[in-house]
Amino acid sequence: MMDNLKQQARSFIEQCYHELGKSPEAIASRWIAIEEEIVKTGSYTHTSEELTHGAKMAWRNANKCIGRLFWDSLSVIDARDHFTCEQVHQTLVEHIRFATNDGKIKPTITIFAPRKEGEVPVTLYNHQLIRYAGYQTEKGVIGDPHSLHFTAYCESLGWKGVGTEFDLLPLVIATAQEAPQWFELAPDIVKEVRIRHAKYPGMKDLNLKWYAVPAIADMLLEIGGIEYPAAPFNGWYMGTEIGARNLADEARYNKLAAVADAAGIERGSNASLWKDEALVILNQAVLQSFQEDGVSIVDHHTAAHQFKQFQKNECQTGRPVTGDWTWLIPPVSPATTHIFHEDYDNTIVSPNFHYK
Ligand code: HEM
Ligand SMILES: N/C(=N/c1cccc(CO[C@@H]2CCNC2)c1)c1cccs1
Repeated sequence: MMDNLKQQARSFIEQCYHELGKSPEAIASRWIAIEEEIVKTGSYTHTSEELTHGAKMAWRNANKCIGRLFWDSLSVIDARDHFTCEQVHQTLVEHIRFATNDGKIKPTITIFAPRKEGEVPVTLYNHQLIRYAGYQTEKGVIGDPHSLHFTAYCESLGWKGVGTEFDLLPLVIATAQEAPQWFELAPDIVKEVRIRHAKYPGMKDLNLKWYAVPAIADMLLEIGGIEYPAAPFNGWYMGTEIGARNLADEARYNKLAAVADAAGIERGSNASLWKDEALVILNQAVLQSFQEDGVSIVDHHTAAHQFKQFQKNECQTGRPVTGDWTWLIPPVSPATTHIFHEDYDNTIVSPNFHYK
């Protein structure tokens, strides 16, 4: 066990310090200090520099991520000394404000204290920092069906939603000393975009909207053998995530028929490809609406071009690119991107993000 941590720590420090242009002497003396700390305490503590670069490396190694070109520009917030629910709540609100940046979204990660001797200092129960509730009613589901379970859990803690299709879920936080507590997100810190289409005025009457900042809160960040179970991270959306999945899937908001009707598209036969027409219209609407409101978003063609540039950069730097083809291809027109026509090595390298 100890030796495994030593090996993970050693290979991390070697690669991290090499990338940061540090001297062999610096690497050697840092390694001696780490080895001593592991022998004495069974673990070791990252410097701010190691934490920052390690988090960037984890993004660079995220096989399912098409957005990795910008890995080195990640903003890293070190919150390893925040241990109460109230402190964590304030830090998460600050993360959302900083990352939203009035629409010019900054990819950001906040890193809370690592697991130590099996104890978890901070636990976040949300899948994403910002997400809509889902309610089971006799007339079917209202809101996001993906949130049914978590919404019920929030209600069991005493939270009460209004009952609209787009109720913001509360933050649910627990610490080693405190049981789970819920915190309502003030509506003014959550930027949202109303979905409309320049060519189809009927679209706005569907009253569709989506939040600006996707922020994953339920993954574990591993760096050099140290596990950070609470490390919420955000980027900006690729339009298809909202237009081809969140609002389109039958098991999500299931809006394609409504979009087709609003756009005056006959829903006669499958062969009319009415679903495909509605899908393109909805994805155009998402991109137009975000862009008009000055909120960062990327279309899947541009995202694929950026990923191609990422592959070139990594090749230039002599680092192998790993990737998960099944996730890297976009859900709309995948074969129009280079990704579809390439193979990717899905090896998991460290540092990285993991499901818990
Ligand atoms: C900056 C803009 C970014 C874009 C456009 C982007 C795009 C995406 C997309 C489209 C996915 C697939 C999601 C899905 O199909 O549900 C994804 C997955 C992922 N991204 Fe990125 N990403 C960005 C930034 C980031 C950042 C900042 C991080 C972490 C620091 C990150 C880490 C990941 C990880 C770990 C996954 C896989 C999630 C899972 O396994 O469920 N991405 N990204
Ligand atoms: N644009 C994004 N999209 C996602 C990135 C990672 C995960 C997800 C959501 O994944 C869910 C679990 C599997 N599909 C939906 C979405 C980002 C979120 C945080 C940083 S960038």
